Amino acid sequence: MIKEGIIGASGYAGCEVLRLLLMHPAVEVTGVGARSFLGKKVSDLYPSFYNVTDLTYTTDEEVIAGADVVFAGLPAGISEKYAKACVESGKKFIDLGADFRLEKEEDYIKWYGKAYEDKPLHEKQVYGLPEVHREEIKKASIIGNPGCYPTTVNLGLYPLLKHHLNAGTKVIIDSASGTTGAGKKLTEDTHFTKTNESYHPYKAGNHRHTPEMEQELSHMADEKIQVTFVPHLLPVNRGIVSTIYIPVKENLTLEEIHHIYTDTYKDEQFVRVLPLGMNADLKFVTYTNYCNISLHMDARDHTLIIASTIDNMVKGTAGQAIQNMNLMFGLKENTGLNFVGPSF
Ligand SMILES: NC(=O)C1=CN([C@@H]2O[C@H](COP(=O)(O)OP(=O)(O)OC[C@H]3O[C@@H](n4cnc5c(N)ncnc54)[C@H](OP(=O)(O)O)[C@@H]3O)[C@@H](O)[C@H]2O)C=CC1
Ligand SMILES: CC(=O)N[C@@H](CCC(=O)OP(=O)(O)O)C(=O)O
Repeated sequence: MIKEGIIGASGYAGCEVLRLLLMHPAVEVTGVGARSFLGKKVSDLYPSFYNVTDLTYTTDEEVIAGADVVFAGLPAGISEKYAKACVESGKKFIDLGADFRLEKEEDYIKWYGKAYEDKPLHEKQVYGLPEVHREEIKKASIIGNPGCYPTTVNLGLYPLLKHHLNAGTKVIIDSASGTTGAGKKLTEDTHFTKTNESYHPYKAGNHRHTPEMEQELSHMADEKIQVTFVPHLLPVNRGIVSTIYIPVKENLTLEEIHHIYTDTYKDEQFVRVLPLGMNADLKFVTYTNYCNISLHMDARDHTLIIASTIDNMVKGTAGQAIQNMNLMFGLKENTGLNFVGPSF
């Protein structure tokens, strides 16, 4: 059994990793770390774990000492020292946050307000989107698990950009996320009375996931792709819908593009390109590791419209992290993730 440790395990992302790992047949969770709940059982904080596990929160250092692989559900800016401790003792490190996603330090400084403290450590980082970086992930010691919004956008555009079907380098993206995306801390914006029966954009054109999308999309396209990204807060617990608008070459029909998408993802269990005429809908991906994609066209000016949906806590965080862990340890990629969600 692979020994799994989770730090930041009192937060939503860490808690979701625990929920999924407890159903994984090839691993044992050996430790859960927290800052504010030392000595408390996970089930004291999250009663869904009553009579399921007796795991008790300990320090992050104790968790790392007992594990072969560590998942970190920490706020941005503090993961480096934990990654270093893991790498120096031959352990694998999967960061659910943003500290190992950006290749250019200048982007990290601009969007996260801080320089890298340990630059050589970042030479080891691999961007953990398995459908695009599978072979590098298998050999990696540090994974920067993708952000939830970029997961929808990068999977939604990959077939198009890889085959150079775009007729421009500008992409417009509207996304909507459930409130678990903001973590468990209470904020004015995620207060029930503010979100319930409402819907609003935030950080329009100025969200920190923008450089992560541009980095990966530009690699796929072999040219600089520029993104205008507007996230919105949706009054549901889980799920992201991203609607992506991009002009495509005039000689292409929607049917041809659909064929290229289904062909690109034909061997990918977790990306489902829906039949033409269907709309990607949150309902059919929540509580699963699937990304559903539907394709539409405004034929008047050849604008392709891509709708890409995931559960932000599963394919957008914990499920994707476990998919990466499976690859890193030579397990079948879908181990522990082979489930569908509720249908209604
Ligand atoms: N929620 C989501 O959909 C997604 C989240 N992520 C990323 O995962 C990470 C965790 O997010 P999420 O679980 O939502 O956040 P939460 O706010 O729910 O949890 C944060 C966790 O980090 C711990 N923590 C906070 N500050 C420190 C500190 N200074 N030192 C050590 N531990 C600390 C907290 O411990 P304690 O509570 O004990 O104080 C808690 O366990 C973030 O980087 C987030 O951006 C990534 C993709 C999606
Ligand atoms: C609804 C909501 O607030 N979502 C979060 C999602 C970001 C997130 O989790 O991002 P990282 O993993 O990159 O830190 C946000 O917009 O900040």
